[in-house]
Amino acid sequence: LTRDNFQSGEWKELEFKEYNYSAKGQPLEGGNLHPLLKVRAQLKQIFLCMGFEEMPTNNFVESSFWNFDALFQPQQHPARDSHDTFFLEARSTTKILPEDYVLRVTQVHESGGYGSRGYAYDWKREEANKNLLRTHTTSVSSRMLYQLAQKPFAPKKYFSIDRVFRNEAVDRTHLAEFHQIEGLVCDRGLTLCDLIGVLHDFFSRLGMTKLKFKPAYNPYTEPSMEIFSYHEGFKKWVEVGNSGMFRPEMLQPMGLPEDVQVIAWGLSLERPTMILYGIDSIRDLFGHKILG
Ligand SMILES: COC[C@@H]1[C@H](c2ccc(C#Cc3ccccc3)cc2)[C@@H]2CN(C(=O)Nc3ccc(OC4CC4)cc3)C[C@@H](O)[C@@H](O)CN12
Repeated sequence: LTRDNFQSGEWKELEFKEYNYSAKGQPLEGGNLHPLLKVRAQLKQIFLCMGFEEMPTNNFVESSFWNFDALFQPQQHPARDSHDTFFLEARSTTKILPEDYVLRVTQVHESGGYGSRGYAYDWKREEANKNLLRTHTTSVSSRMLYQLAQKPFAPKKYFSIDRVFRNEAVDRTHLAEFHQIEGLVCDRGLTLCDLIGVLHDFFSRLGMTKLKFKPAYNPYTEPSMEIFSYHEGFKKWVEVGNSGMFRPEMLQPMGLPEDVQVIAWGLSLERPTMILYGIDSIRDLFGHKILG
C-alpha cells in the first residue's frame, strides 16, 4: 500500500494477505544504563542497607577552608598547590564562615591545642577564602560534621558518592576528575577496631571478603590505613581504598564532645567499575564506545 495508490483509490482493486496480528514487532534498540551509574546505584544501596544517610554533594565549587583548613591540612601542604588543585579566580562573596569556628581553626593550625602542637606557622585567612573545585568529598564530610557539632550530640552514619577534581597528569587509569565514594561513622568511643569491622562489612557486600590493611598517612586522619583486597581473578592483592580516624585537631575545633570519634574511608567509583566491566582504559568509561 503506497501513498499514491491510497490517494488515487487504486487500493480498492488490490489484493492484500490477511493481517497477522500475532506477528512480533520490530526489536527496539533500547538504550543502556552507563556502567558507572549502575555501580553507583549498587554502592548507594549498600550504604543505605547499612543505615548510612547520603550527604548533600551538589557543590563542585568549595572554599579552601572546608576542603583543607577544616581538615587540619596546613596551608603550605603540596596538595594545596595549583599543580594539584584547580583554583577558581572568581572570588566568592556568598560563602560566609562561622567566625568563632574560624578562630579555633586558626589557633589549632598555628599553636595546636587538644593535645596537638599544631604547625607553628602564620595561618592566612585569604588562603582559606580561595575557591577551588573540591579535591575530595571529605570537604562535604567536614561541613556535615561541623553542623552535627552545633546540635546536642547524636551518633551519625553518612556517605557520599560524587565527582572530585584533581589537577593531575591524565593517563590510562587517571583523569583530572573521578567519583569519590566516602563513608563515615561518628559516635562516642569508636576505635580502629570499629573501622576495621565496618570495612569488612562494607567490602564483603562487594564480594571482597579477604582484606588486609597497611599503615598509611593522610593529613586529616591518624591512624590511617590503606585497604587491600585479594582478587581471586587476578591472583593478587589490589588496593581498594584508604581509611582512617579523623584527627582531634579536626574534630575538636568543630565543637564535638571530646569522647566522640569519627572513622571514615574512601575509594573511587571508576576503579571498581573498570574491573567489574573489564574496561582497560578509563577513557572508555567516558568515550562514545558502546559498552556491553
Ligand atoms: C587520586 O587517586 C585516588 C584514588 C581513589 C581514592 C583514594 C583514596 C580515597 C580516600 C579516602 C579517605 C581516607 C580517610 C578518610 C576519608 C576518606 C578515595 C578515593 C582510589 C582508591 N582506590 C580504589 O578505589 N581502588 C579500588 C576500589 C574498588 C575495587 O573494586 C574491584 C572490584 C574489585 C578495585 C579498586 C585505590 C587505588 O585505585 C588508587 O590507586 C586510586 N585511588
